[in-house]
Amino acid sequence: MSAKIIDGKAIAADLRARVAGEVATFRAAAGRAPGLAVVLVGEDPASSVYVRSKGRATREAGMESIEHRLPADTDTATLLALVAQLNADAGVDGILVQLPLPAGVDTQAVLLAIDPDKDVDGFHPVNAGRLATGMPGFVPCTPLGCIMLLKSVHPTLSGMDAVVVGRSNIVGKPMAQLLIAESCTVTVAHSRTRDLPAVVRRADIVVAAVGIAGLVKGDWIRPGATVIDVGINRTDTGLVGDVDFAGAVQVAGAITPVPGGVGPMTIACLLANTLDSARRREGVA
Ligand SMILES: Nc1nc2c(c(=O)[nH]1)N[C@@H](CN(C=O)c1ccc(C(=O)N[C@@H](CCC(=O)O)C(=O)O)cc1)CN2
Repeated sequence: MSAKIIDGKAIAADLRARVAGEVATFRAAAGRAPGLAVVLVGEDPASSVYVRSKGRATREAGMESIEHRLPADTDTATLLALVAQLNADAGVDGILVQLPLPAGVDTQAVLLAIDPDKDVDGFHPVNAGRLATGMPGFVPCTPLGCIMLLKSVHPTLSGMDAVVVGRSNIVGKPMAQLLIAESCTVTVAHSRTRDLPAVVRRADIVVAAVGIAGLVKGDWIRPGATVIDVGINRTDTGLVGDVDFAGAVQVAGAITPVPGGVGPMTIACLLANTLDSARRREGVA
């Protein structure tokens, strides 16, 4: 039997269309467009593509896109000064610094400098704390997109066993928090986990976010489980996820492809977070 393929491209397109409609309502009420500032340091090819896509998607949704492209040798102090300027700019509702930053930049200092109420990436510790304690705040876009994909298959996730493979601040940890908030029983597995295949085999929901191409094999998947593949690994054979798709698709109940699964949701959720920010800042419902 072959799994249902979760079409992230189509679900992201629906979300983007919904956001565009709500942006039109916001503009009529507030008399301005929501503004998203994106900062790119250096010329990493993948980051340049993502930043270009974010700019295009922002404009297509009727929002203002403000792009700052800085050379790879930009120092931390210069970036902190730019973030301070964006924090103070009333027309900027969302600030995003594209990661990874070049090795010489203090990434943590830069992320900490972003006003938590403009932190549409949800990477600031204040927003991580808000998520962990169930307070309203910004949720990182990739895990937020994963939850939407999961809910397209299971409208309620309550009581399900979920295994998140990966414990990064950007995906693994917030993903676990979101699944806990949905009343799942959550295990976070990582490089030191003993008998990873056996741990994954327990799961109704597997979220693979570990950055190792094809790590999660088909025979690790419990028959009928839902598999969300966050990995984007460039290999000689093209773009592949953290899950061995050919093996897993035979066993899973539903699975996201790479490309066309989680990736498109990241940008769609960024637009949704930016609109939320603009509404909160203007006090518009
Ligand atoms: N500040 C941030 N930096 C990074 C984030 C982030 O959320 N905030 N996430 C990733 C990169 N990323 C967005 O920035 C991103 C990655 C992938 C996709 C996507 O649509 N992928 C496509 C494939 C595209 C390709 O060919 O490369 C897909 O999976 O279908 C969008 C955004 C790291 N940095």
